Amino acid sequence: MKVFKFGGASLQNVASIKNIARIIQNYGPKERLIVVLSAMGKTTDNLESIFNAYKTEEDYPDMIYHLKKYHLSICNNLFENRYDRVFYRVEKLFSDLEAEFRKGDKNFARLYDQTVCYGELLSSYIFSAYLAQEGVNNQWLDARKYIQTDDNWKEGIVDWAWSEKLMKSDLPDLMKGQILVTQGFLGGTVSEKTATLGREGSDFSAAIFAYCLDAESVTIWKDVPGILNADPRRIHNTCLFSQLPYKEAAEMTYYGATVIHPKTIKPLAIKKIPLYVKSFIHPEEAGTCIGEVEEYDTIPAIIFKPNQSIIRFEQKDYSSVNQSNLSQVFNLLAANNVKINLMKSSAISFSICANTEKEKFEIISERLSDDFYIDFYHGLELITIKNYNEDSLSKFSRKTIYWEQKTRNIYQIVRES
Ligand SMILES: Nc1ncnc2c1ncn2[C@@H]1O[C@H](COP(=O)(O)OP(=O)(O)O)[C@@H](O)[C@H]1O
Ligand SMILES: N[C@@H](CC(=O)OP(=O)(O)O)C(=O)O
Repeated sequence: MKVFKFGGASLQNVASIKNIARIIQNYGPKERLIVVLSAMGKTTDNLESIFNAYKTEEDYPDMIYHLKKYHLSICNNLFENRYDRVFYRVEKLFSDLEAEFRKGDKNFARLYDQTVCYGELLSSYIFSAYLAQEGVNNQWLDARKYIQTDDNWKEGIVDWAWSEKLMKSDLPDLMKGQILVTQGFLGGTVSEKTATLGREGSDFSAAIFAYCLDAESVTIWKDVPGILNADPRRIHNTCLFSQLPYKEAAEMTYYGATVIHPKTIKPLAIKKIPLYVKSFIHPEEAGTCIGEVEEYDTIPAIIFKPNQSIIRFEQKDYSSVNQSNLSQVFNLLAANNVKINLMKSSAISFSICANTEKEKFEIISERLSDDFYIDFYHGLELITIKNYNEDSLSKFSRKTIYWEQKTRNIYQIVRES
């Protein structure tokens, strides 16, 4: 079986939805295919704003009304039959969303997952109904019944063994003679609550389905020709990698290449499942194949990671950096789930570069203030150049550089953004 994944950009309007239906008809098999969908356009951002408005007691019902209007206007243009069941389903999903807010769960992280999930529920219902109208045999599938997670709300941890068992027992039969249309980004807990997998987590969902069902391949359809040596929004004249080994792709996503969610590569690499990254604008082009590849272009790859901070810890009593004071710092960083991207130590100080999370930094700073002087530098970006050369290094020297480090293949700077 195969897995296709389409993200928000490929579902943002009527033309793009019709385009991906054509891609499925022209490039997908008629059965044994799982189509994993994200929410339409910026729906998840909008749902997050609605959630925040609810928390701060602003006019969130009006925001829900606008999101409903957007979805209904897409349906009006997609469906010939004004009485199609899909209109009822969309209305029902929005009333369920409103009901979740009215229930008013005081656990905000859990409520976030029960509400922000509606983007994918809506997009998958609408798309499944549209495919049916176009004569494509398909079945809507609730991903929450198959991707089982714990209740680590907003970033559910997948129970791989259980998910695999559930999928293998039901889905091979269900995929016979039809394709399955399901949601990215969503999992379910034993208590039948929704758990989301972390923002931009739909690529990861595609990898979970592929891993559990021993897929032949996964294809992620994007608005770019494949994996480029830099984000084309940041750098002109980028080059396409026609193929990349899993390790290179995993490193690029780790350093911040947002084209693929960082958790996507590992499950596929374990099962040696190839990952194709292709353009939904030019589906006929080959794109990038990530897999067990020996040869690939070692051109410099430039990766930007915004929203970075440097935190410098200096021991107040001049004692040198050692395993015991480092473990004190690391334990606190781990307890607060701070994501470290770089670290270095000198005689009496230790520094990290991490994603900016000011509230967490305040807690850490307060807890360590007896033993350490702590300095913060915010408003920075991390730039990583893999396989750098002199020409690529010269591009980034104009702004103030706070941190610079070089290994044989990797050059990294942290600078003002
Ligand atoms: N190395 C890279 N190669 C290609 N695209 C990249 C790269 N790094 C960042 N991007 C960005 O990733 C975007 C596609 O990812 P994303 O918008 O998250 O897709 P989707 O919403 O479909 O999952 C591209 O439009 C591009 O700007
Ligand atoms: N809709 C979710 C999950 C996702 O992966 O979306 P996309 O594939 O559009 O990045 C989000 O925006 O976080």
